[in-house]
Amino acid sequence: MSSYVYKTTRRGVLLAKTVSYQVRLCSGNFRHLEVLKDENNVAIVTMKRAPVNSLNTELLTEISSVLTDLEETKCSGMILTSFSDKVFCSGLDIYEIFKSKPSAIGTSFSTLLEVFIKLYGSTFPTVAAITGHAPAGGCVLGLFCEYRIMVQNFKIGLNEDQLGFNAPSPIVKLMINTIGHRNAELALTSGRLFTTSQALQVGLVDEIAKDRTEAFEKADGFLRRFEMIPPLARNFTKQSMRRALLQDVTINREKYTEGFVSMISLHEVQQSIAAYLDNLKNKKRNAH
Ligand SMILES: CCCCC/C=C\C/C=C\C/C=C/C(=O)SCCNC(=O)CCNC(=O)[C@H](O)C(C)(C)COP(=O)(O)OP(=O)(O)OC[C@H]1O[C@@H](n2cnc3c(N)ncnc32)[C@H](O)[C@@H]1OP(=O)(O)O
Repeated sequence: MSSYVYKTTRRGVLLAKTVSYQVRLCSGNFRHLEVLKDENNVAIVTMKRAPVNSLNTELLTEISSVLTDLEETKCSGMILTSFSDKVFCSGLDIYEIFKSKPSAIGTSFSTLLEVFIKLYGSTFPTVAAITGHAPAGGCVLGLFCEYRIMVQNFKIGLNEDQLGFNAPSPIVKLMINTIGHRNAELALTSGRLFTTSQALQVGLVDEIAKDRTEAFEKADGFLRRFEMIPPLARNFTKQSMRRALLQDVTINREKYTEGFVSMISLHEVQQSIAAYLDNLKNKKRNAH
């Protein structure tokens, strides 16, 4: 695993192997995250739950806790990324929703909603530097951010239907808001995963990068667009655009969680997940 760390400077982002002037966020001791801040108070949050950053409750809780920190310390922007040059995030940890107790499935999903509320509703600008595949919950994490830059030749999308269950309605709305009704319906009903260039074409991502370094340069470029915009005005506009969905999820969090748990606990859905996992294992076996 690479031990690269990232330095952001006023002029751009540099990939470096040194931590000389970086400030590590001290308020949290994280197992699955690295959080660095530069002198401009921009945070780089790197998910590092090997091998594929699957979102278990622990990782989700850490993301949620970092977001609280970033609000409290009035961070001026955030780049969300992955330690891996192959996978940004593989979605919810399938093993937490397969053959698990309803309470465990509920906790995992409810924590994802908490992350949604904090990340989608953050007062600071957010950008995802998607350095690898981003299926299902991985795509969802990217969608919670304001802007997505994706490294070429990977796949992204909401493939939940392939696992035998549907994406919950707030996520359908988010997808519609991002790529339009027609594209969203076609993509969601077939559980489509887009290549990076297809994702750019439909607007699921905003820019393509040739590699991680370029993804960071572009992420930094996005954040610098706001240097001359009064943060208060920017945030009012952001909140007004996002209010309806935020209120819906905040008010109905329990209802959405119960719906997700009931759906995932269905025998047919558990069977589909089992078949999907077999498929994933066979794909790996055949690749060797
Ligand atoms: C607005 C409010 C919104 C509220 C709701 C929001 C969202 C909810 C919406 C839906 C719920 C979300 C559901 C999900 O996310 S379910 C997860 C779906 N994920 C996938 O389908 C991805 C499956 N994985 C892959 O396709 C591939 O693994 C990969 C990510 C492309 C990587 O491929 P690669 O070849 O690099 O690795 P391997 O396939 O060999 O995998 C390595 C290792 O990791 C295990 N693994 C992979 N993915 C997961 C996962 N999601 N959870 C747990 N474990 C995973 C895999 O089994 C291998 O393990 P092994 O032990 O065999 O080494």
